[in-house]
Amino acid sequence: MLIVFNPAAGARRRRRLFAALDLIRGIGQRPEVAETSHRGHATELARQAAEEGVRVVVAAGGDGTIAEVAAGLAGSDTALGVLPLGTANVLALELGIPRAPAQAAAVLAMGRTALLHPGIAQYPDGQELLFVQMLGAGFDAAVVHHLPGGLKRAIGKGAYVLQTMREMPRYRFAPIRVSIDGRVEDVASVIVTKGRLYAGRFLLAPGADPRAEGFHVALFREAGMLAAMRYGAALPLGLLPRMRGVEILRGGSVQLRGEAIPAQADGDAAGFLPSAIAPAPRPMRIVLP
Ligand SMILES: Nc1ncnc2c1ncn2[C@@H]1O[C@H](COP(=O)(O)OP(=O)(O)OP(=O)(O)O)[C@@H](O)[C@H]1O
Repeated sequence: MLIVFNPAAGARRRRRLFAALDLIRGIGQRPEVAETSHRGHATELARQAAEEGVRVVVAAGGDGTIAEVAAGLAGSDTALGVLPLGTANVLALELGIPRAPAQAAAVLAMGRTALLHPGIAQYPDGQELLFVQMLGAGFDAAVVHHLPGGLKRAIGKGAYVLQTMREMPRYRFAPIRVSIDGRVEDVASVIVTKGRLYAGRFLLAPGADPRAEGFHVALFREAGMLAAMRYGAALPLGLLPRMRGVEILRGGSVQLRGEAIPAQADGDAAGFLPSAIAPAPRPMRIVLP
């Protein structure tokens, strides 16, 4: 087992990593630990471990680190493990992976796996980006693009709330053209999701499951600050999927087009549209409770 640790959020994360390591070592396993030193590093480390035939590579970090490790493991037989040390940890919440380090470590030690079906976003320059949870374009991606890293480290999840407030009056809400298996929709924002949760434990797409094939596509038809405020208020109440102007469709391949529209994947900035989203060529294994 290799544990890929993102130290970016500081000492608290490291303590939680050590707590997990204590348990894993306590039952006689000797995992290696590799620390990431830059963005994308987790993918390189995971790819190398998969080539060497390592059985499980654990992403010790948040959803961004999980996506990077998953990208490195794609196409291999190495399973993805998760030690949730991030800010929101949406995938861990989604799949019932415990946040407490000792409990998460116990899950890893058990080694029970399930199939995970990631998505891949393709850009016109040939770049491909794998995501395990979601790809959003429009307002929520603008929030992610402009989120100051320091603010997130200082106040955690509150940074997203603050940045959302800042973004509301200035985001342009330029139209996005979404094609879902050929059906065309023009919307203000869109989230192509594998999972049912968003921004923590808030309901976005009832019935979605990263262990299932296909995507749920949440369309936000209404533009402007008032609509963004309504959607933002509905999210923590679990009412977002039922709001006026919100529609959730299912599909297997999704194309997103628009002028200078930002995108985010698994909570990290993911360039600008256009982007074509399809299932990863092969599902992968993930260690689950
Ligand atoms: N050493 C590093 N220095 C700076 N950034 C890093 C480093 N290692 C990894 N990163 C980047 O930090 C990003 C965010 O990390 P991660 O997802 O683990 O935490 P998070 O954003 O706090 O959690 P969540 O996504 O659950 O909110 C990753 O996508 C990764 O690219």
